[in-house]
Amino acid sequence: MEERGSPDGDPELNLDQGPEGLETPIQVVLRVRPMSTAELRRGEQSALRCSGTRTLHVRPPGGAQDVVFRFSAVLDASRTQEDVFQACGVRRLGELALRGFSCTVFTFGQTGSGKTYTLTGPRPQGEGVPVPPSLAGIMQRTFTWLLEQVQHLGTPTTLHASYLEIYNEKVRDLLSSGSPRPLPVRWNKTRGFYVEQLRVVEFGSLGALMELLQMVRSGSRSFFSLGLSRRRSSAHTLNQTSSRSHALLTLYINHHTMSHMDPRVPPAGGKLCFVDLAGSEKVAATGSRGELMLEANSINRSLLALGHCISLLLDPHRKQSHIPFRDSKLTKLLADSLGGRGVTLMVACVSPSVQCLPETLSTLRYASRAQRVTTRPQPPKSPAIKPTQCLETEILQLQEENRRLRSQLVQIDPKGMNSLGSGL
Ligand SMILES: Nc1ncnc2c1ncn2[C@@H]1O[C@H](COP(=O)(O)OP(=O)(O)OP(=O)(O)O)[C@@H](O)[C@H]1O
Repeated sequence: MEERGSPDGDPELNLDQGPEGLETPIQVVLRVRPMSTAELRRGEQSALRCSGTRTLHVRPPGGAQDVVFRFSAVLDASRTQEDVFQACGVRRLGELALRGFSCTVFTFGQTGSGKTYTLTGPRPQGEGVPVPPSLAGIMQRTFTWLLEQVQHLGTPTTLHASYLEIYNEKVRDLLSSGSPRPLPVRWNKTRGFYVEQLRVVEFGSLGALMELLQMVRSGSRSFFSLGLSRRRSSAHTLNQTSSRSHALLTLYINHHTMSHMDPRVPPAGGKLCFVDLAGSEKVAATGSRGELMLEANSINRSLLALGHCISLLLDPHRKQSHIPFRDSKLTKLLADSLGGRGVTLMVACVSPSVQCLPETLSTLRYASRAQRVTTRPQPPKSPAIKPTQCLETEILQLQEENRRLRSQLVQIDPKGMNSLGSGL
């Protein structure tokens, strides 16, 4: 039986064509992780076989005919993190973000299928234990690549970042100075859906971002390692460190051209958003109870809402306004990536084990549908930004400056800080 996959053609062409204004399908890359130690110990067999660079054969138990899926790229368990980075064409997304497009990379799959590993690499084995650079995920590799590009651009460029999670249908700022509190998701005509009061960290220089990357890699408590460690995770039967939230890390790229004279108005620029979705899970299989079960239900509900939007987006007569993006925070924040003006890459992750076959088939069908969804990528038309957004950005920049100055003050005179009060 042949399942519908991506149309035949040269995958390089698909990943590298320019997208302006054209109907551009969501690119889907499939990654099969190696068998885990537990799966091997239980003697589980593989149900998957990759053939060529784009085809996956699924062998149902009982000798039934293979089910075949095709994607932009299919990566078997032997492929390294660098192979995955190359095959995903993320550099292309980075180039588009540098040109002002809004780009999204999201990982999708069952719990324990390797989404976080693919995006951010394995978790450090302990406090201060560095993760080898060869295991760095797509996110760190993109940062490094982006920094190199920015260095060679003729135009002064600034980079900002925000990092949030959606936990039990609440948006929490993972970079906030105090303990994260729920933030509202708003909508307006200019920005579409956005999170109000989300902290945006500015990287004043290339060196600062580089330093930050080094800190992330070495496991020091930089903003991002703080963000990573704050993200909700728990142990269940299928994953010892299961993410219990959807996490969205967004890089904002701004070029300062001569024509952009008003320093109060941030120049319009591109975005590159990395989304690590929490895994779908069968509560019976993960043995989740109590809080874990509530989390699982919330994760499954939002993934269902995402799947529903994807199905409706496949209708050629659809109207954007009729897609129920408002059904969940996740679909609100992914609305532009799925049906709007963004350029989107989905990395679907699966376990090879025959025991996971029902979930794997569901991921593969979900991913097959997703690659038939198209967007119409458009770079921002004008740098015009509403005054409220200017003020919001300025407040965030001042908060960031205040925080930096305070931490410098603490280093110079730890006691003197008491006289300053709690401030921001
Ligand atoms: N390609 C891979 N090579 C080696 N180990 C891997 C690979 N992919 C995943 N793993 C390991 O499998 C386990 C589960 O991976 P990970 O936590 O990334 O799954 P996940 O899909 O993010 O799960 P959840 O949705 O529960 O958060 C981890 O121990 C991870 O290190």
